Amino acid sequence: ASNRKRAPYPPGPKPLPLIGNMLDFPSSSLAQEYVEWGKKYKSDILHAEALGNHVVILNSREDAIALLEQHAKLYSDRPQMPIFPLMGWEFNVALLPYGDEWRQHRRVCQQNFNPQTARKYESLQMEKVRGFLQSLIETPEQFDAHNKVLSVSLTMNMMYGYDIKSIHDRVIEVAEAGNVIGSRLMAPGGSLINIFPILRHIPPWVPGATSHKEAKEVKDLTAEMMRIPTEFVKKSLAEGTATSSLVTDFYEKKYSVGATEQEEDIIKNIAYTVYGAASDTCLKKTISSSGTFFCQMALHPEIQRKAQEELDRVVGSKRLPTLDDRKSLPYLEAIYRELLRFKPPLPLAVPHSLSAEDHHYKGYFIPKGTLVYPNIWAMTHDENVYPDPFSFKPERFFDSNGKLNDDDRVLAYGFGRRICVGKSIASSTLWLQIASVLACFNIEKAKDKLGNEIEVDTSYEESGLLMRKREFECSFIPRSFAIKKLILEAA
Ligand code: HEM
Repeated sequence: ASNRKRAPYPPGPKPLPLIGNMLDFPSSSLAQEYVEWGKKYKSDILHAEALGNHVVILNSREDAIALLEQHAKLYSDRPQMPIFPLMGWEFNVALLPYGDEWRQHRRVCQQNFNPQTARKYESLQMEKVRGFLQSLIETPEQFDAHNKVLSVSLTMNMMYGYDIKSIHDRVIEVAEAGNVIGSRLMAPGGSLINIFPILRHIPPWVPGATSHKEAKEVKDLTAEMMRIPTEFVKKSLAEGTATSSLVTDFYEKKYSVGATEQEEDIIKNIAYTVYGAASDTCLKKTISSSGTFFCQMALHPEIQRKAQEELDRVVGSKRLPTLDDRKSLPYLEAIYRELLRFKPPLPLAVPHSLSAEDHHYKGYFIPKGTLVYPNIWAMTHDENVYPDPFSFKPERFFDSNGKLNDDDRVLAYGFGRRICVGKSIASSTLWLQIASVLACFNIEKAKDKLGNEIEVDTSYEESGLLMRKREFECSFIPRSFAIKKLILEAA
């Protein structure tokens, strides 16, 4: 050991002996609380620890890029939580440790979800979005359920060629049940063994220690959730009714030219990751963003009018918008960017972890094994970059010449080698949904029996790392009889 004094950890609350900062960690509004820490400790990079486990929070975009991208080799691991294998979630791509297994999975994801190949899903996206519009005409008050069906059916179709028509499909029910327990186990306080792996050796007075039974329940539900669509694919291939999807295309290849068991496992793991076995993975982020969209539109008729003017001018009223129209609709693009700025569905992304060695940065010491959370919410609410950050304003993405500015990096998708691998699909799905809804409907505040407007509930619920828009009421009024006819004919 050297006598030289070690560099200090980044600033943060002073740890107590033994338990460290265990009592300092916030239990709700985490991203906002860490902004307060930043003010209190006068630093954009923050540190806390408990029982030998270190956490670093990065409130600034520069630090996140410096560590997670410029030093990606060091900061691309994920914390391995003992609860994952207990729940059967150890093969979730988002949670795999940095290494060959993750690399193989990520490569297959990239081959299937890059911007070019993602285009093959376009006709499916169009079909499902049109189905959604039709449901909005039939039962507009159930828009939340329709929104869920849109996301789940699109995903299940892309992955398995499995068509879901109703929210009561067994696959949805099984996944929901698993996710409800799973996200409780993953949430801080739900099961402390997530945050502090060391606690698995600690007796049952620790809250986490009692969750083994629940974890087993999640594991059974996860297995069931993978079994139903995989059997469906095999059956539909045997009967000759299969449609193209990640899994069916793979089995067709396997039956014609062969494939290894390892390749088969990779495909199965990806399909289940995308479908969202881990509550925070894919689906719910898109659902959360469209929830934000409906809410903000009900609050801002003037934004709707501007978007509709653009749509009417560029697309006209004789057809529905397609992804080819996207580049000609800058105001809609600005709405898309603003949605993900205003409410990034994963405000703290998914934690990266510093795997290989200790690291020094800006004179601070970051020990090996540290969990690193980029605080996306802090970055997208930095008033030096986004003045008046708490207002929903698509206009902020235009320069003084009225052109869309070059701030096109959507921070909500995270950083570095672990950046969201589904971002092209997420982006096109969300864009198509908001463009289509605005082309066809005015979104208004709902009215009570006496005709008084009902205030929009703008609140969110935190579920693990994910922010979900709470259900609220609003009305969808078709913009014209002709549009209503167009939707009913197109669907
Ligand atoms: C609005 C929608 C979405 C948002 C905001 C979002 C955001 C994110 C974020 C923040 C991460 C973690 C990045 C990091 O570690 O720095 C992530 C990871 C991931 N996302 Fe998304 N995502 C969305 C939709 C999707 C969709 C639709 C898919 C699948 C088609 C998907 C697949 C994944 C996967 C597989 C990972 C794990 C990547 C890895 O660990 O290597 N996401 N996403």
